[in-house]
Amino acid sequence: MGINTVTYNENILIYFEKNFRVAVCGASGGIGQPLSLLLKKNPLVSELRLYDIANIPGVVADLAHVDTKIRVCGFMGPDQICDALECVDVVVIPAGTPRKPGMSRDDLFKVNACTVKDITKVIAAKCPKALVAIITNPVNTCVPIAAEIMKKDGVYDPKRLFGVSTLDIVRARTFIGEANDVDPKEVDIPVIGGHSGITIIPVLSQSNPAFKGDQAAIEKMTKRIQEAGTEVVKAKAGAGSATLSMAYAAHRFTNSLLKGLKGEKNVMECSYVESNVTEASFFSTPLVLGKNGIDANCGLPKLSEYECKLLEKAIPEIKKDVQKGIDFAKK
Ligand SMILES: NC(=O)C1=CN([C@@H]2O[C@H](COP(=O)(O)OP(=O)(O)OC[C@H]3O[C@@H](n4cnc5c(N)ncnc54)[C@H](O)[C@@H]3O)[C@@H](O)[C@H]2O)C=CC1
Ligand SMILES: O=C([O-])CC(=O)C(=O)O
Repeated sequence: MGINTVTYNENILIYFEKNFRVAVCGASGGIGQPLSLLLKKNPLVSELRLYDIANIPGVVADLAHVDTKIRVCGFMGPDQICDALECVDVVVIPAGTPRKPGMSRDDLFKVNACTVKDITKVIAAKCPKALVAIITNPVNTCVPIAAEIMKKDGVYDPKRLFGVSTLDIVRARTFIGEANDVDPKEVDIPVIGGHSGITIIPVLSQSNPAFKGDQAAIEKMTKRIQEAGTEVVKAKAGAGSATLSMAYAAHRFTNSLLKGLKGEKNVMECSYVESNVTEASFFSTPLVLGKNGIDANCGLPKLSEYECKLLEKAIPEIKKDVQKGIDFAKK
């Protein structure tokens, strides 16, 4: 696990810094494949373990031809998941069913809750110290499920479990960049709360550079960011939800986890984690990432009056979503 190996070569002390083993659970899917491709190019990754219940040999044969020295190993089906997760440093989970038009993220609960529960049980047994990033929807509920499962097995560390809400940040940067005619890469904005509808709170008042727009423009932009997932679901017309932008966002988040593990300073991301910042016991705020996952929770950014109202509406929703996960895991 990211340990520095020290060897002696004549009189010269050479430090070999070992990089990290990353597992993708759901690697054959719409998100899993492009995410795995991005990870195959990431210099902080030494070994990529691809796990899915289907189609792994083809994905592995294909990806293994990409000319980087990262080792790619495939694992398929419940008989191989233990080997896939043995001693990995980071587990990214895009396993599960995506939405179709007309569905809410919560409608995925019935199918995806069991998937997250089953994978988490193996994480608890095989890599309890790994950083775990959950993409599977409904994120607001799946993360508390994973927490409860790990608690049951006595290995839960709230600093190491994350719900991936990075796509909300990526979208906010893009839409603000378009609206204000600036490069999205220059836009820094926190998006807090959860990852569904009104629980997504883009903190436009803290955008840097400042978001240029009156109250009507602020409300329109807020709604666009909150509904961006549904925009993609509708456009895909039954063929799933965001995959390419999500893979990009998941790679950004995973890369930040790896940079933190490597000891880089000032690595910051918003993520949906266990939290005492609000009344909701899971909540996304800006976090500092480090060698053990979360180094510090930066808490709520300064909020405008409008954003305070958004927060007031979001908290009961998130609490309900969290409770649903806890109840499911306790059954
Ligand atoms: N957090 C976020 O911002 C976002 C989350 N999502 C969510 O990500 C999930 C995956 O989406 P897509 O990749 O588009 O779906 P997909 O259907 O294309 O791929 C899902 C993959 O998971 C695999 N899978 C199913 N059950 C499994 C299990 N028990 N173990 C391992 N693999 C399993 C499937 O075989 C499939 O290859 C969905 O729940 C979707 O709602 C999607 C976009 C954004
Ligand atoms: O909308 C969905 O179902 C997928 C998702 O979470 C997103 O794109 O933000």
